[in-house]
Amino acid sequence: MKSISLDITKAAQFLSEGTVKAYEPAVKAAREALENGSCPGNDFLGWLHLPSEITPDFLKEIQDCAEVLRKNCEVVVVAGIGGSYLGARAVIEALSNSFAWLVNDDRKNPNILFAGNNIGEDYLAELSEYLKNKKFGVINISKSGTTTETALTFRLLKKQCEAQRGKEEAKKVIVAVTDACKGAARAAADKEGYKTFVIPDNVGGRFSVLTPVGLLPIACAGFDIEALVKGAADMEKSCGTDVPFEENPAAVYAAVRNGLYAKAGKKIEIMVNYQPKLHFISEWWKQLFGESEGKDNKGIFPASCDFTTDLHSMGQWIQEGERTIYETVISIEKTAKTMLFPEDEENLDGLNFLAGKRVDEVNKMAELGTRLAHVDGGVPNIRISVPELNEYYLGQLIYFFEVACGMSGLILGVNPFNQPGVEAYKKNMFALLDKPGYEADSKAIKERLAKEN
Ligand SMILES: O=P(O)(O)OC[C@H]1O[C@H](O)[C@H](O)[C@@H](O)[C@@H]1O
Repeated sequence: MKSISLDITKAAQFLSEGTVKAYEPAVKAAREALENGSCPGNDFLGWLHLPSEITPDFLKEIQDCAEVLRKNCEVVVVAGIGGSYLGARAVIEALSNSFAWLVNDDRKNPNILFAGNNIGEDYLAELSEYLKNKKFGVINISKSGTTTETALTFRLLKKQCEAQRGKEEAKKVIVAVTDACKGAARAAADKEGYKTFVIPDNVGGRFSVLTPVGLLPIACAGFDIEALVKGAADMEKSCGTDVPFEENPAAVYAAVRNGLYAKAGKKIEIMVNYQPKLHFISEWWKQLFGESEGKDNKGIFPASCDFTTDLHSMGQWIQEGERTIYETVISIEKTAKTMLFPEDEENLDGLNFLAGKRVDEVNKMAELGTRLAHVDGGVPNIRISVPELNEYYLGQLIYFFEVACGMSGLILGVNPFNQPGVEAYKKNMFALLDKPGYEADSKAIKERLAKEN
């Protein structure tokens, strides 16, 4: 089996010689701290050996549950936000036909929709309208079980599902993925008798895609979760404590990004793809690195672009704007389909020089040309090469980023496994909405607003 591979040559050239290698002791210490559980946030290390610890019986339980939903639903709505949605969406979109959702014929797989990740009234009203004549089910995903966006959406979906199917039938197609004992999602699931899966205490949301949080929706969409986990388990081996620095892709990635940040003033990492299906891989990656590293007034800002699309909007900034950025490109070596450019007698568009060539050849030349241009323009370039887009390599990619993120955050000197800053907006929102228990905050925020206006 092949493996994803990392090329940092076009990034290391922006650092003085030996800089990446000089991170070896720090990377080694970080990797060992993860292994021994001696790092900050050590109560959230359940993801580290998760791939190799997942049993076939557990995967079967997930697949069986997915089968019930697949048989009984035309649409499955996944309610979740942040780590409780991005991983599933990233994998499902990367593996799906881009236009499957438009196809009305006898579909093999239910349509997977995502909600509970915003508070858009129009979005929810339009979703409700769409679901009106559909046989739909719901996977309610929330580690805390109390996240407002998700809880609010779930209440709406539950009521609609019960109204359309009857309470007893609805129970068969509503599944909860949440904490073992606490939270509103757990309380509702226990009371109604929904099928549930537990999110382990020691796996934080953004590291949870290889738990039922990601695996159940991915299995519902018809994808091979066994292969996904196998890919992750193989990458777990490739990034183990016993692997030499240069051969451990996650160690090298963690080292080079810290080098670019600390020694070359590169404060922004742009995750780039050349396949629109990878858009949500970048979204998932942004949460993983953003919540893990952005604290104590430190951290690389994780951004993303979809190329070549965004070369026509962001390309100018990347080529000639402030030189505080570097790019990490996910490059898919082999496409799933083949499409050749046809010859045209009139050649009005002047494109006959491409006749007989694969579309992907043009894409690859765009990629190479962009890489050269951006490097010439002062943008370091890291390249992650993925043999092809399938479950196995996505599993590798996911684990590679997770373990690299853990190491990278520790090298930066932060606790990569908490997210205290996320509470600030929630506290204000609850105070403004007069949530019981927030009386003093409500009074204070209203007085402040009155003064400011
Ligand atoms: O799974 P939940 O508890 O609903 O949390 C969903 C998300 O929202 C929170 O505010 C956190 O910042 C995220 O790390 C988390 O993934």
